[in-house]
Amino acid sequence: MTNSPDSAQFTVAIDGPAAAGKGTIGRAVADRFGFAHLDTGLLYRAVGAKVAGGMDPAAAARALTPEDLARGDLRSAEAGQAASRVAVLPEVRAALLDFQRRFARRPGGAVLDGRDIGTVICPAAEVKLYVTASPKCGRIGAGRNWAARRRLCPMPRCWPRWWSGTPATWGGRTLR
Ligand SMILES: Nc1ncnc2c1ncn2[C@@H]1O[C@H](COP(=O)(O)OP(=O)(O)O)[C@@H](O)[C@H]1O
Ligand SMILES: Nc1ccn([C@@H]2O[C@H](COP(=O)(O)OP(=O)(O)O)[C@@H](O)[C@H]2O)c(=O)n1
Repeated sequence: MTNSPDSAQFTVAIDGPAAAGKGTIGRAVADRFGFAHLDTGLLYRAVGAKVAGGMDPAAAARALTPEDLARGDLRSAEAGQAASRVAVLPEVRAALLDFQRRFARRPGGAVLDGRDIGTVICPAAEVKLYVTASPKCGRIGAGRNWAARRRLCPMPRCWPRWWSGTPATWGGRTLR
């Protein structure tokens, strides 16, 4: 590691539950400081998509490239389900651990958001953030996916809003 601003290694680890705002904060921090940003959920989504296309999970994880993360279909509910299926496989997690650690130590600084980032992936990160949303804030996640909504907000009085498809609001403002 050198002191040159161009080659400095600086890792920001952001953890928290689904739809808590990790990616939003991660992108903002990366933009502000000129760091690279990695939404680690995309790695699992990309592997899941390749496995859905017939690849072996471990091979797909080992062969993952940054270009794979640019696929247009990774934000779909199907890709999310495929991601959850491959995320339980130890060999997939091991391969993606390497990918994430290489990304974290790239010159110029890096922000990673997801699960286990500050504990397992980047225990030596210079900055660690844990992001949560209060039950009231849980409404901001509405519109993303049903499971995330339920995990975010345990308040039964919010559920009819989600199930009825009522747009999420925050401070009187419609968010979606
Ligand atoms: N501070 C905030 N106030 C209002 N809405 C927010 C805030 N942070 C995030 N959101 C919204 O909440 C949703 C989930 O945010 P996202 O950053 O994708 O979460 P995560 O990366 O934790 O899954 C998005 O629709 C985003 O626009
Ligand atoms: N660091 C990570 C990120 C995602 N994942 C898995 O990948 C899935 C998709 O992650 P995501 O962040 O895109 O989606 P959400 O579940 O947060 O909405 C998660 O549901 C987890 O199963 C993981 O195991 N570890």
